[in-house]
Amino acid sequence: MNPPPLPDAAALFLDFDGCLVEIAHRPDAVVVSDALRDLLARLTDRLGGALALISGRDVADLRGHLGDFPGIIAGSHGSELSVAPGDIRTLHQVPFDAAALHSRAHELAAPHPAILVEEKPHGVAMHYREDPSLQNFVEDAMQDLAAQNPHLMLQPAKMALELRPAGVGKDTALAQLMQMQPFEGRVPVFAGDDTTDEPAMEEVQSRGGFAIKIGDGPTAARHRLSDPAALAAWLDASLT
Ligand SMILES: O=P(O)(O)OC[C@H]1O[C@H](O[C@H]2O[C@H](CO)[C@@H](O)[C@H](O)[C@H]2O)[C@H](O)[C@@H](O)[C@@H]1O
Repeated sequence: MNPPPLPDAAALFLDFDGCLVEIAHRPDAVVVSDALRDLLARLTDRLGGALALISGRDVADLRGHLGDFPGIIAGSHGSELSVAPGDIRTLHQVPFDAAALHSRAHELAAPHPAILVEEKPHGVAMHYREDPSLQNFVEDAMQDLAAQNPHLMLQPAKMALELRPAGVGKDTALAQLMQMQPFEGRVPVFAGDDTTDEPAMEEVQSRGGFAIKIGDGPTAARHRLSDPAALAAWLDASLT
């Protein structure tokens, strides 16, 4: 079902990969158009600042792709929050040795150069998009890594598997934002495309708002749009 118009009093939460931008062959190859930057700026203005990106990417990575985006970002699947460029605070309580985690991930992936190990400050991802036949290998390797890191949880992603802190998520980041100005008291609306987005979809619907699934696949969301272009068109229409 297509979503209703964006309420004037919305608190808008948007996922990034596969939602605002098309999936690319590798994480650093995504394209952020000037039109998207402009759309985010106009939405931020219309909503009195009540727009946040909630991404599986870490904040520094995402800000690097977004140029001068001044708004709020919850990154690393709810593990970190940035209310302005240059400010990043950690939201999880998990003891973390990122260097050791990354090093072990590289060791495990070494037999297959087609696997891309993405080092993240609050986790690690193994991508097998370049060779989908490596899915089982990556799943086994990440299970091994998970067994060695009991405070972390496995997070499925598109052609990738991640390890990230347990106890936080996009839902907890969203709930925290809803206690802050200018989000508090507004109608929460969330759009996302992947399994990491599902808890946030349930969170907004339990708060009287609505969620939009981008693309195919099972979802708790009651609304769906086909792809990032359809989402951009719906958002743009809400500004007219
Ligand atoms: O929550 P998101 O903002 O959607 O981020 C989820 C993960 O997205 C990225 O990986 C995915 O997108 C890549 C670029 O399109 C693609 O190459 C990859 O196959 C996808 O899994 C990102 O690399 C991860 O860190 C994010 O957690």
